[in-house]
Amino acid sequence: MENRSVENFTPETATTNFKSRLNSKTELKIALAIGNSRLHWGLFLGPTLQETWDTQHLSVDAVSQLSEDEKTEFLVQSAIAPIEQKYAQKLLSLCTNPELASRRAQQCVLPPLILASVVPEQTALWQSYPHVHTITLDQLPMEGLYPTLGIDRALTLLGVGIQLGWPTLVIDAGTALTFTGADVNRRLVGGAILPGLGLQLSSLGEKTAGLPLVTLPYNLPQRWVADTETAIKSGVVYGVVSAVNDFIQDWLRLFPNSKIAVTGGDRTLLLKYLASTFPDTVAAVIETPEAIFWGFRNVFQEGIEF
Ligand SMILES: Nc1ncnc2c1ncn2[C@@H]1O[C@H](COP(=O)(O)OP(=O)(O)O)[C@@H](O)[C@H]1O
Ligand SMILES: CC(C)(COP(=O)(O)O)[C@@H](O)C(=O)NCCC(=O)O
Ligand SMILES: [K+]
Repeated sequence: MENRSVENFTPETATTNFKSRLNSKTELKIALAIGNSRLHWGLFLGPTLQETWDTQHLSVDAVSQLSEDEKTEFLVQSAIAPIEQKYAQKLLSLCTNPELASRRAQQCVLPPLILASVVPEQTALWQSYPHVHTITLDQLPMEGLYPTLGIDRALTLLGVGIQLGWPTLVIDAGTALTFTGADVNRRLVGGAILPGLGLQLSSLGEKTAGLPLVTLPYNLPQRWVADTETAIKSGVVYGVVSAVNDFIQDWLRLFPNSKIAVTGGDRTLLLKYLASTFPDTVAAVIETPEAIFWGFRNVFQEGIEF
């Protein structure tokens, strides 16, 4: 398996590599993981993850006002503009007929878009992309997945298990904070879901009359405090680190040799808080920002045609 991470990837070599292989365009794939806060993108050239980036959700209202052709044009541009910008390479200019992107897209090889989404409204919008495929749980080589399990959780677990080894526990510090674990037979043992750090703060700010919206502190806050803002930060941060520590310790009692990975938009802050509160626990945790794309890579390697 190709094991090249984005950390040791240099733009120069990647650009050369990318451009020189652009002729075999069928090797290009765009992976899109749709979370509840953001769109997470990964560009694959064959089995190699070249780049990842995040963008906002599309506006359902704005897209629904477009004609079918405009919608296709908009989706194609949304997907490929960041790639063209990064590599200073016009993907669609390789096509013969410079008309509407929707027409061009039918006549040339546009990178297929492979979706893994937990947000049905956003998934629906992307169905107007000319070459789109949605990953489903039944395509993943894992045991014991339950039908309503989030595809993001399953794909990330698969990716980490394959990349780092089984048993595996994944902590996803995203919109929701999830724990998802599997044993050495790639069988889901189970997990848990709680509101993520950002969601805990926003729900307190939005659902109470007296509490302000606050942001996550850069460092561990004081625990016992005499002002409202820091009291919220303290409650959320100490509550989350205690929960995370407790789930990890319990998991390690069940699977002492397990790998433990943390991913998601709040992973760095979570790790920082944990390092200050439970240093022994954090020593066992591996930061894996691209974990979900490791899962995509495995699906691509399983030989499913897109
Ligand atoms: N640029 C950013 N935009 C939005 N959220 C961000 C950003 N950087 C970090 N975050 C944090 O990431 C969290 C969401 O995590 P993410 O993994 O993007 O969620 P999801 O996969 O559910 O869309 C938010 O709670 C927020 O605190
Ligand atoms: C738990 C989730 C909301 C996490 O979503 P995220 O925070 O990554 O946007 C998502 O995986 C989901 O909708 N899951 C379905 C329920 C389950 O996994 O059991
Ligand atoms: K996520």
